[in-house]
Amino acid sequence: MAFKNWQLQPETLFNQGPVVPVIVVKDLADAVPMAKALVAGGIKVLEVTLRTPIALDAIRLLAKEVPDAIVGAGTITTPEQLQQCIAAGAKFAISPGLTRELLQAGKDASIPLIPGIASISELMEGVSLGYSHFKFFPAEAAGGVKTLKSIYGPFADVCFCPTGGINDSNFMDYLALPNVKCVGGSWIVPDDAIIQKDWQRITELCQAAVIKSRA
Ligand SMILES: O=C(O)C(=O)C[C@H](O)[C@H](O)COP(=O)(O)O
Repeated sequence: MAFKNWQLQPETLFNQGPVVPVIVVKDLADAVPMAKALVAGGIKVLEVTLRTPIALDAIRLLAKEVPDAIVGAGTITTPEQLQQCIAAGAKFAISPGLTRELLQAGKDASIPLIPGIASISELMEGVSLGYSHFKFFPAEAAGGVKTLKSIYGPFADVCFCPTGGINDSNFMDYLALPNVKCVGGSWIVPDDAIIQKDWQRITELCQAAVIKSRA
C-alpha cells in the first residue's frame, strides 16, 4: 500500500535498479558530471544527501540538467526539509529514521517518503500509518541480512532498501532476500574518485554492480 497523492510509487522507485547511490555533493561543479557518470553506468535513481549546504542547489541543477536520472533527497529528517526538497525538484525523499511528524508530512506530500527504520517498533509505527517501503539503516550495524530475514516472518509485505555498510562484497546477499529490492550505498560514488574527478571509475563501479546483480 502507498499513498495516491505520491506522483511516483515506491515500488517503481525500488525497481529501477539494484543500487541507489548515496551521494554527498561538496562542490556544485561535480554534481552534473557525477550524475551523468552514474546514469552512464546504468544507475538512474540518485539520492543526494542533505549533508552539505549546497545539496538543494545540486538537486535543483540535476533535476534540470540530467533528465534521465530520477533525483531525490536523502538525510531528510524534518517536514521543513521535505518541503524544501520538493520545491527543489526532488522526485523522492529518504530519511535515515522516522518521527511521527515526518511520517504525517510524508503521507500528505506529492513525492514518496522512504522512512528509515532500525527496529521493529519503528517499523510498526510506519506500517500503522500506511507505509510499506522503508530504508533499513544502519543496515550492517543493525544486524544486516539476519535481521531482515527475521523481519520477513511477521512483516512479509514490507519492502526494504538496506543502507549503511553495504559494498561490492555483500550487496548480493541483501538482494537475495525476498523483502529487499534495492540497496543503498556510497561505494559506487567513492570520495577519492570525486576528488580526482575520475568519472569513468564511477561509471565502471556502477556497471560492475549492475552486471553482478543480473548474473
Ligand atoms: O545520510 C543519510 O541520510 C544516511 O542515512 C546515511 C547513508 O545512507 C549511509 O551513511 C550510507 O552508508 P555507506 O554506504 O556505508 O556510506
